[in-house]
Amino acid sequence: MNQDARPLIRVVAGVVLNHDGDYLLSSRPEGKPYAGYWEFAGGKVEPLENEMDALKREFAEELGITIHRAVPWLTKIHAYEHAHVHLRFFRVAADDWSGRLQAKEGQQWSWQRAGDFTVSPMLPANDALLKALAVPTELFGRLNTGLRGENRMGEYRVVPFAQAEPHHENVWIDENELARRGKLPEAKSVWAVIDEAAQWPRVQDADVVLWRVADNTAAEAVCALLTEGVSLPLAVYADAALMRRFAERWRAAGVHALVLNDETAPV
Ligand SMILES: Nc1nc2c([nH]c(=O)n2[C@@H]2O[C@H](COP(=O)(O)OP(=O)(O)OP(=O)(O)O)[C@@H](O)[C@H]2O)c(=O)[nH]1
Repeated sequence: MNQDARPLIRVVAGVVLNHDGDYLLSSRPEGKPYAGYWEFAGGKVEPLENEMDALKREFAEELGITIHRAVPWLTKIHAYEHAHVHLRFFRVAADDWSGRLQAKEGQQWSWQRAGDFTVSPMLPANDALLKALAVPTELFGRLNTGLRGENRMGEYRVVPFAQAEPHHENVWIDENELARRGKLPEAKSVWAVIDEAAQWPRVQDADVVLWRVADNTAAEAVCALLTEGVSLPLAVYADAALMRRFAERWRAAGVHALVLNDETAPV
């Protein structure tokens, strides 16, 4: 529980991609708390400013580039010694920014491969985020036999925990089963599967939450949860018809991954 009584400072940061699928990180300039630590560029939202304008301003000021479009991603509250911050991260696709990168505040910047970051130290609040970036944004398959996707390190599979073998890194487990076990299974990453919003608070320790969406009502509930802001990556599992209807709205609201249930697809 968050017991810090200090007022929350609103911060925005951008997770910017290039056409190779790498992420832009920059170091904090001299004179700021945690100088030399690596972060996603961004900064405090000014009074009366909206988050998107703050993001655009910070990128222009710090790195000299123009952000044209950004979609919300994760939010996080973190209590530092120097401040109690509410962070909102946005994802910026390779085609959604332009300009030549310049270190305008004497900082360093680097393109990094998710899952294989070579710069350090990172800001302490960002650990879970960096892990989330290695989770692909598009997967397909069937829950019962396993899901497949790809990240910069190669193939990425998620298998049912009940069938997992030691070499399987990513497993999924139903929230009801998780409640019975009382603890997360041991795996590099654990996907908790839910069917409704009421289960969301119970899966906050998972690495990824996968919402099994069966109808329009559940699809709308996903939009509502994303609009509130989520602090861990939310993936949606749906068939082709629901994907066609809702994919754009889920993406715009900040879904991490779309997982196509291809059970009904022709073989
Ligand atoms: N920009 C950025 N800030 C982050 C990240 N993660 C994280 O915990 N923070 C925290 O969010 C706060 C951002 O404030 P800042 O000092 O960068 O803000 P700013 O550029 O507006 O600075 P200023 O006060 O000198 O104008 C800091 O407390 C920083 O530690 C991140 O990935 N990017």
